[in-house]
Amino acid sequence: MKKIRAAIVGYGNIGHYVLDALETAPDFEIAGIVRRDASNVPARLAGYKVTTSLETLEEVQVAILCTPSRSAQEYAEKALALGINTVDSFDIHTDIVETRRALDASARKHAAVAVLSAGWDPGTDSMVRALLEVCAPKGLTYTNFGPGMSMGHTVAVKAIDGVQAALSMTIPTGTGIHRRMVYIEVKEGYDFADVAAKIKADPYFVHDETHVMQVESVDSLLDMGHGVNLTRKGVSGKTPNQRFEFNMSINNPALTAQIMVASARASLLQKPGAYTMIEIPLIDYLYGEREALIKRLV
Ligand SMILES: NC(=O)C1=CN([C@@H]2O[C@H](COP(=O)(O)OP(=O)(O)OC[C@H]3O[C@@H](n4cnc5c(N)ncnc54)[C@H](OP(=O)(O)O)[C@@H]3O)[C@@H](O)[C@H]2O)C=CC1
Ligand SMILES: N[C@@H](CCCC(=O)C(=O)O)C(=O)O
Repeated sequence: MKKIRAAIVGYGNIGHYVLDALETAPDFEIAGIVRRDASNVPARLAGYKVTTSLETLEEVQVAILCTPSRSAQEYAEKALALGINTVDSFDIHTDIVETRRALDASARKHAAVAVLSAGWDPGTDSMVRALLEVCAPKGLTYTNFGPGMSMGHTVAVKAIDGVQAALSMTIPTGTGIHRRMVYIEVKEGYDFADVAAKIKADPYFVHDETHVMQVESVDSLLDMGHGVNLTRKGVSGKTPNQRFEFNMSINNPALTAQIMVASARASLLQKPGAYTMIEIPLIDYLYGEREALIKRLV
């Protein structure tokens, strides 16, 4: 079997777990890891090519973008221009349609495939929300996260001037509403109140109740567990009060990484263009022979 050659772009939390997931997948091999600085290679990456540019890696078919959501499009455009498929977990929900449109144009131009927003939310939760609308087209879905660590919110805080280290916890308050509890270490010479005001004004936080706390050590608080309770109550045909519930309690980066690897596999089976997870046949994410999967799962 010819294996799929994948590159990991960005070696942070998600990048670490993508490495685990690729090493475990029977149908992948790792072409290399792309980092902003390739001079200091950690022991875990010994044996892999670590570089600062995708161009220097051989025969990459898909780049798994483990960079901050805010730079996902930029990294995707660069890879697509090389004819390399991309997978990202872009989680700025309000910008997904626009980003998909832009990546679709780039992907078609370079005969490549971009799978965007391929994490657990957006991502597999989006697939569950879609599935529940298949079951009950009329009704209400509530997505309640956590309590747990939001990687996207934490990354957004880390990028704010004056923040040394950060943790953003998502606290569900019911009916899809969340409180943000943000713990930060402040860099020397910065005023906590100024930094806290910048965090609260960031689009990731501006619509939610947000509390920012200064702490001695973010590391002593870190736990990458998260989860979701997703409910729908709706109507099938003319019959009301159909109730559905989906729950999970997970390690956030490990799950996100596994979903990205499955999406990388699926990207190889799509026509050029950009896709969110709900647009791709479910069977394309799975490793295995088609009829064997149908026999086991249908
Ligand atoms: N859709 C979903 O369900 C989920 C989405 N996510 C998304 O994944 C993203 C990454 O999360 P996480 O792995 O925790 O983030 P990290 O900060 O741990 O890692 C990001 C890595 O990207 C690289 N990088 C490239 N450009 C930049 C830049 N401008 N600033 C900082 N780092 C950069 C760095 O790697 P290097 O030093 O090697 O260059 C860095 O370590 C989040 O922004 C989040 O939105 C996360 C979880 C779930
Ligand atoms: N995109 C999230 C995963 C979904 C949970 C979430 O959106 C949140 O905690 O706000 C993340 O980056 O961790």
